[in-house]
Amino acid sequence: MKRVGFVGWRGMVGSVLMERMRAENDFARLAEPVFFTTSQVGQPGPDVGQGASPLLDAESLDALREMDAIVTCQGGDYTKSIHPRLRASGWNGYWIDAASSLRMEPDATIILDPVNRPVIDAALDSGKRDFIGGNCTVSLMLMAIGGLFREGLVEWVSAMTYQAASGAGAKNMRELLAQMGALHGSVESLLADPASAILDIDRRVTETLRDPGFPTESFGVPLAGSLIPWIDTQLDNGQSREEWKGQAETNRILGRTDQPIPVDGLCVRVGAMRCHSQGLTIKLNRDIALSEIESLIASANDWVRVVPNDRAVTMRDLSPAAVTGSLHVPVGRLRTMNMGSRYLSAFTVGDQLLWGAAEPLRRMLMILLDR
Ligand SMILES: NC(=O)C1=CN([C@@H]2O[C@H](COP(=O)(O)OP(=O)(O)OC[C@H]3O[C@@H](n4cnc5c(N)ncnc54)[C@H](OP(=O)(O)O)[C@@H]3O)[C@@H](O)[C@H]2O)C=CC1
Ligand SMILES: N[C@@H](CC(=O)OP(=O)(O)O)C(=O)O
Repeated sequence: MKRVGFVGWRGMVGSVLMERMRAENDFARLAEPVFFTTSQVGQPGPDVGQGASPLLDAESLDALREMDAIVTCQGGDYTKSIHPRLRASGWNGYWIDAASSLRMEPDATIILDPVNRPVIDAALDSGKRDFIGGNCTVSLMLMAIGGLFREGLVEWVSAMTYQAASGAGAKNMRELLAQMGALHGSVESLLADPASAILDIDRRVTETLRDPGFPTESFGVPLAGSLIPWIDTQLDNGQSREEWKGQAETNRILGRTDQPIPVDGLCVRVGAMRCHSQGLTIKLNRDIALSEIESLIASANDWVRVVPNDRAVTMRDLSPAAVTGSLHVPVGRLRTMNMGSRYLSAFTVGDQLLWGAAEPLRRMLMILLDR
């Protein structure tokens, strides 16, 4: 593999990808990294150790066709517009993509190599060329409890999610902070007065949340001081598309074509910045000691961390504030539930821009370079 093209590298997911590739010195392994843009053609690209070259046109099929592999974080519309035409023109390179558009296509493989390396290797051996990052919530759930799936212990999973603003995009992260600022601003003088009444503060916050001037252009409704129990589009069966991805992508990642493991739940947006959290109810298909469950989970990959079910440790280690910016995926609150000995509860937190978006892409590129 000589030329690797990068599209969408300056967006939010793309910037995290660049950061990770720089941190791991990945660019030193690339003979010729080539940077594309949809809006800044000819401007200097990033210097990743070989000087800055002018950015190429990401809409130019001729320029893209020169690449042995293309890594894109540009988004689903770009993928839908470019990928079919590029393939139709006979391009046979590797397409590595963060967007969801191609995930369910017959020729595509969803990549999460600490969980499904055998599926990825089989796809490569059979000549597959499209490798797509999974949905952030699904990838983080599998990084957390992949050991239980690997052991064939899971009958079904219900995931109740607490998803960060970053999943909706950079503008939404800004809007969350603007909302927080507006709420604080509305009661600043009352907060400064220790004698002020908490119900006066609460009343003013509620008025601000409901004020037509409250910044809600991106989310459509308040998120700060509130939550949004719907993520992505509405499906006819009552699920949100984010909820639908739970079962569809989990089974696809695991390479299960028949007898899918049921995965369902409610996906909720909360006021976290870039960590998705999930409360899981896991129905096990046999009785197994909690200590064995913990060791299966902990030994499944290098990033998962079992957090003891202890109040102080949980509060310290199992939150978006503790996990943000880290590749570690802690999972805790592990205990047998009142419903019966085969019902396991778990809570997990993960940075959705790392394992949820950028990390599987760079690792796929390294897998290709290693072959
Ligand atoms: N957000 C997430 O959590 C996840 C996103 N994804 C996928 O990744 C795609 C990209 O998401 P995301 O990174 O959030 O999108 P962004 O909106 O941050 O970036 C997308 C593109 O917008 C262009 N752009 C225009 N103005 C700016 C600016 N001021 N700063 C940076 N870029 C700018 C860039 O393209 P150009 O240089 O060509 O102008 C950039 O590549 C999504 O559509 C989705 O398919 C996948 C998993 C998770
Ligand atoms: N939908 C996710 C983010 C995302 O981009 O997901 P997907 O890659 O499946 O479209 C969220 O809002 O948190």
